[in-house]
Amino acid sequence: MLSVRTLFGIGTCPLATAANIHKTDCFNSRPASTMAQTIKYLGQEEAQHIDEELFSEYGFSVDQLMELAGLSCATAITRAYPITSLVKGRPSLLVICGPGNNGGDGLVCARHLKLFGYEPTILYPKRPNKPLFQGLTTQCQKMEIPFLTEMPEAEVIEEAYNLVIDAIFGFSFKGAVREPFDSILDVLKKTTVPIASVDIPSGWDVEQGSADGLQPDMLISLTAPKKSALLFRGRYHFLGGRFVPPGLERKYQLNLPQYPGTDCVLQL
Ligand SMILES: NC(=O)C1=CN([C@@H]2O[C@H](COP(=O)(O)OP(=O)(O)OC[C@H]3O[C@@H](n4cnc5c(N)ncnc54)[C@H](OP(=O)(O)O)[C@@H]3O)[C@@H](O)[C@H]2O)[C@@H](O)CC1
Ligand SMILES: [K+]
Repeated sequence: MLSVRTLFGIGTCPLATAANIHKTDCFNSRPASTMAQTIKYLGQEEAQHIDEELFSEYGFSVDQLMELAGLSCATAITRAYPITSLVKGRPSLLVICGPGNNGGDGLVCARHLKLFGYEPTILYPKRPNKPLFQGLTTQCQKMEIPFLTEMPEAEVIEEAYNLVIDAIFGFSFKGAVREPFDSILDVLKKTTVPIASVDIPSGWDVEQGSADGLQPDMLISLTAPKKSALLFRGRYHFLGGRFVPPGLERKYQLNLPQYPGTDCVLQL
């Protein structure tokens, strides 16, 4: 039998209205509001505690979770922006990576997107001097993903890319944005190319958001959405990072929705 999902692509679901947490979820044929009300939206400290516990109590390594997080992001992007839907002649994407683990997720995401048939280009202006990030950078170079040396102008981005992936800051972002990311975010605010933000729209306060900040078209929340995700007004909100052990989910009362089958992402 044809499902609603087969009949209607993500962007054309007749049941979907304004993109907010009250919209109807086309995939699970139940109101997303039922689901979204039960999911916990995390504060900044809580997100950091969960992160620490995953490593200290639950025995995960950073690169393990980063790989799953980045794969979730790449998978969610293929759902929202399939190659056949892209308007430019080539499936070009710009992935902007920041100095922390959010940037690492971006590098992993770029590598998987290349394997999925997209043509990512990376901007990685502030690279930590750590083996993890050096390894991820080498992997992307060996995947023949080009790296830019500077941020293009807004008009160049509009001409060259179908989508910008914002992997600049995640849940450890605080305070006023420092250079070079301040100028980069200014350019992103000017461009009309859709933006997909990894975990948090960069520059947003993790809990309060930002009224005059980026307005991404897509948000991929990792592990669980952060409080600022309640202010997200783009078209696609996905959950990824399907790695939370039951004890941790119970302790923080995350009330995560069931991922369908073997999927690593879920549209909220
Ligand atoms: N458990 C999970 O869910 C998993 C989470 N994962 C991912 O990790 C992300 C969190 O990563 P994170 O903790 O490394 O921090 P993140 O937000 O990337 O940035 C920190 C960097 O930004 C900088 N910086 C901060 N404020 C700034 C400012 N105002 N202006 C300029 N710079 C500023 C700060 O610089 P510093 O303060 O050190 O100078 C530091 O270098 C999370 O969101 C998710 O994407 C997955 O990988 C795995 C599983
Ligand atoms: K981000």
